[in-house]
Amino acid sequence: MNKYDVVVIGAGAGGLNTAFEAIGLGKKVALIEKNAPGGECTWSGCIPSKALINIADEIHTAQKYGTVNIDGKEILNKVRELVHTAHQAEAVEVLQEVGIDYIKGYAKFKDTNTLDVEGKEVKGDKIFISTGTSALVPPIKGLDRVNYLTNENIFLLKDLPKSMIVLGGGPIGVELAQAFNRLGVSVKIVEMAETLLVREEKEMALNIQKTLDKEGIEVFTSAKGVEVKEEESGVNLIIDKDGNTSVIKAEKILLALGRKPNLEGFNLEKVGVKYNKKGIQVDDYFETNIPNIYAVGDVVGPYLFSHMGAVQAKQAVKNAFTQTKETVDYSNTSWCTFTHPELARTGMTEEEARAQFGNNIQVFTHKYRDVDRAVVDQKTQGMAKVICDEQGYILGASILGERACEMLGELQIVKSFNIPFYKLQEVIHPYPSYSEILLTMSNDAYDNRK
Ligand SMILES: Cc1cc2nc3c(=O)[nH]c(=O)nc-3n(C[C@H](O)[C@H](O)[C@H](O)COP(=O)(O)OP(=O)(O)OC[C@H]3O[C@@H](n4cnc5c(N)ncnc54)[C@H](O)[C@@H]3O)c2cc1C
Ligand SMILES: NC(=O)c1ccc[n+]([C@@H]2O[C@H](COP(=O)([O-])OP(=O)(O)OC[C@H]3O[C@@H](n4cnc5c(N)ncnc54)[C@H](O)[C@@H]3O)[C@@H](O)[C@H]2O)c1
Repeated sequence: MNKYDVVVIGAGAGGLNTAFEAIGLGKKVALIEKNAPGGECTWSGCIPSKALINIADEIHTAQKYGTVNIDGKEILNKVRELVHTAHQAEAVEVLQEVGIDYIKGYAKFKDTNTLDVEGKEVKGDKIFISTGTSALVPPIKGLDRVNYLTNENIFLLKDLPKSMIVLGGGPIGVELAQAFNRLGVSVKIVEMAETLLVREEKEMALNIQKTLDKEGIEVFTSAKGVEVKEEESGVNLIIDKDGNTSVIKAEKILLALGRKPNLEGFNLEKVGVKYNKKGIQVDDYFETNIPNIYAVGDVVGPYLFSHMGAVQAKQAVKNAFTQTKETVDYSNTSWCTFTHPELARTGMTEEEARAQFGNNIQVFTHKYRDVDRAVVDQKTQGMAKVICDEQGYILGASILGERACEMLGELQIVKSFNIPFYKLQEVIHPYPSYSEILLTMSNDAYDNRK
């Protein structure tokens, strides 16, 4: 029998970071994973999607200057090659080198300190669950008889389809719809909410929607996919828009309808770990209702991002083994949707800030078209918005445009360390750079300070 200080279930972003943190504290660690290490991010999420998006962007730019021959097979092979390259950083040998015992297999609880991994017993003083999520497949009529795509099989395609319906206009749907369309796939996107990317600043989500429309994607909003049928020629989706139904067709359909936590099959009930349909319930320090069983990452939520899994893992391990009792400040959560233009976000939207603070907020905006760097780069689409409280501290910010994701980092420092936004204008920024956008808004905040 193998006995460890820490046993981790799942080697995705949450589990890997948990294992590395615990090794850093000198603990004896086992990491159990049914597949290769890396989880969704490496194999069917961030990495393949960003690889595809970047290739699609390069092709889109090149097409401004001439005709480009698109070889779907080669592009998809390249994406898989890049996935394997990224995977090297978390390969089994790398884990073993730092002292993590990697155990390949499916883990099931036997009791609160013991797991069964396909017949082998593994014991841990503390157990960390990080089993992630799977694509949500709702009970849409006919779906069970259709060969649909999800993030789990789309990157395994041998060639690009001619056409594709993307059902769901959240980040997965929108990022992949744009990338596939830029690679020559004729894409239709169906979203039941009023806009795509419904959680984002409305004007920015609409700006992206307009871009997709201009690039040739048929966007159906306030339209619910209600029935699917597969024929020899492809898939028919029946959509319901304001009570009127119509049919749209394509060779393939991609489901991007949200996620479902992986809670079943490993005896959570047997050991009494509490969960609900959103995921495993933990306290502020990531401990479940069962002492010494912790959970982190997507299976906990509330934000399903690789970087959030990493942040939670760090806190959970520190809380479990040191006197520290720290929790994650979710008001500083940031993310980026990798459309073109990119949409980066931290904290509240203007609407959320107004709902909480009424008119006692300050809103600063600046357009990319008024920035020299954007003008010379011909990247003038987009804007940034920073929302501050009355004292000038950032409540939230969104940036839509070139390099938005990298620029958000600067605002994240100011926000996370509680520095008033107007202080940023004291920092020397190089010219010509996109960060002039932040500098200009900070100057406005300085003029507006109380
Ligand atoms: C298309 C797409 C694009 C995305 N893009 C981004 C992005 O750009 N940026 C970002 O931050 N996030 C992105 N995400 C989200 C990101 O992938 C997830 O937040 C992240 O991978 C979650 O990590 P995790 O460790 O919680 O779960 P997972 O990565 O899902 O890992 C869970 C692991 O547990 C294993 N497992 C489950 N049950 C058991 C068991 N009983 N025994 C053994 N092993 C088990 C699974 O095999 C899996 O490897 C994207 C997601 C998708 C689908
Ligand atoms: N760049 C990134 O960081 C990134 C990229 C992709 C995914 N992710 C993570 O993955 C998570 C899941 O993304 P997602 O896009 O699958 O989920 P989501 O929940 O954000 O979006 C799903 C969308 O599908 C719509 N929908 C549901 N049923 C429908 C129906 N029958 N017809 C039409 N529309 C319907 C919903 O209204 C919703 O807008 C995200 O919350 C995010 O955390 C992150």
